[in-house]
Amino acid sequence: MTERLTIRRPDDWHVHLRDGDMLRLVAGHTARQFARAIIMPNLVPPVTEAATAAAYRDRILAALPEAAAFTPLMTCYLTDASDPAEIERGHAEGVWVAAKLYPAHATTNSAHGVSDIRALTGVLETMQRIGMPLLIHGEVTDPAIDIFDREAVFVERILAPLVRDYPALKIVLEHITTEEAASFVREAGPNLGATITPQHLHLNRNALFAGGLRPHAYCLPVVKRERHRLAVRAAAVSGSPKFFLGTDSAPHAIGRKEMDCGCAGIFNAPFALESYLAVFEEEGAIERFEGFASEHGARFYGLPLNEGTVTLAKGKATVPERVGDGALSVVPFHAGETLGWRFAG
Ligand SMILES: NC(=O)N[C@@H](CC(=O)O)C(=O)O
Ligand SMILES: [Zn+2]
Ligand SMILES: [Zn+2]
Repeated sequence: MTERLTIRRPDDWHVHLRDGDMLRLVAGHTARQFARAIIMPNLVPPVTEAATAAAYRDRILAALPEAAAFTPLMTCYLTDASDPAEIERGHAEGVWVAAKLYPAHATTNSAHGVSDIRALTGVLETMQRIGMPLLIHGEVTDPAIDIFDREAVFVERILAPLVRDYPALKIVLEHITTEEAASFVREAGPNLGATITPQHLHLNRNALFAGGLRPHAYCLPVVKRERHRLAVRAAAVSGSPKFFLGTDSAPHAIGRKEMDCGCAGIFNAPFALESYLAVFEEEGAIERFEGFASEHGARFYGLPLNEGTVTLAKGKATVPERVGDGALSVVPFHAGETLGWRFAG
C-alpha cells in the first residue's frame, strides 16, 4: 500500500481569489498547494483591462506569506465591448495568459459577460492567431432551458460551432459536470481541453438536498445526476491530456451562502489535493494523479512543467467547520469530514 505520494508541483487551472480581506484570507491556501494558478477575473468591477489585471496580480502577491513561491496567471474578462487590440497588447506584455468567456448572467459576477458570442468575432480571431487560450463557463442562460441541461445545451449550441469555426483556437471548457461535456471534449481535437473540480467528482445532485437544503453544496454549474458524476470521474482518471485540475475554489462569506438567495460557489482550496487524491485512490488510478494535477494543464497552455515536488501522506486530515473569523468566515468543502491523505508539503 502506498504510504506517501510525491508528485511534481501541481497547478490550479481555475481559481477565484477575490480581493481585499477575502483575498488575504484565501490566497495562502492556494499558494500552499499549487505553484501557479489561473486567476478568474470576475471581480466587481470585472478585470477587463491589462492595467487592472497587473494591479490585481500585485495585490495577490502582496497578500501571500513572504516565503510563498506562487505565480498568479491572470485572465481577461470578456465583454461585448472587448477590444482585440487591448487583448493582444496585454498578452504580448505578459499580463494575461488567457481570456474568460462568461455568458452574461450565467454565474457569479457575470452581468458584464458576453450577451452574444458573435460580438467576439474579432477577439476570437486575434486569440486564435496569437495562441491565447479561451476559457469558457459553458452554460446557456436561456431561462426556458432546465438548469440541469444548460451545460449540455451549451456544448451542442455554442461550443460545437465555436470549435468548428476556430479550429486553431485553444479552448478550455471549465468545470465540466456532464457526460455530454466529457465526451465532447474527449472526441474533439487537441485544442479543446477541460478542467474538473473536486466537487463535481465527489457530489451528485442529491448532495443539494441531503437531509435538508445544503447551500454549501451549491455551485455553478450545479452538480448533476450520478451518471454524470461517474462520467466526469472517468474523464479525470482516464490519463487523457485533455482533462486537468481546476478547483474552481470560489469562496463566499458564510452569510452570503446561508441566506434566502445564497451565492453559488464552493471553497475547496484548503484541502484541494487531498480531495482530488481521494477520488484517484477510489478509482484505482493513483499513478495517473500526477498527470492530471501537474502535467496536462501546463502542456495544454504551452507552459513549462514546474520544478520541485509536493508530497501527500496517508493519514487523517480533518477539515475544519470554518476558515476565517466572524463575518468573513467561509465554510470549506468537506467541512467536518476526515480525508484519508494529508498534504505534507
Ligand atoms: N463556480 C461558482 O459557483 N461560482 C464562481 C463563478 C464560476 O466559476 O462560475 C464564483 O465566482 O463564485
Ligand atoms: Zn464558472
Ligand atoms: Zn469559477
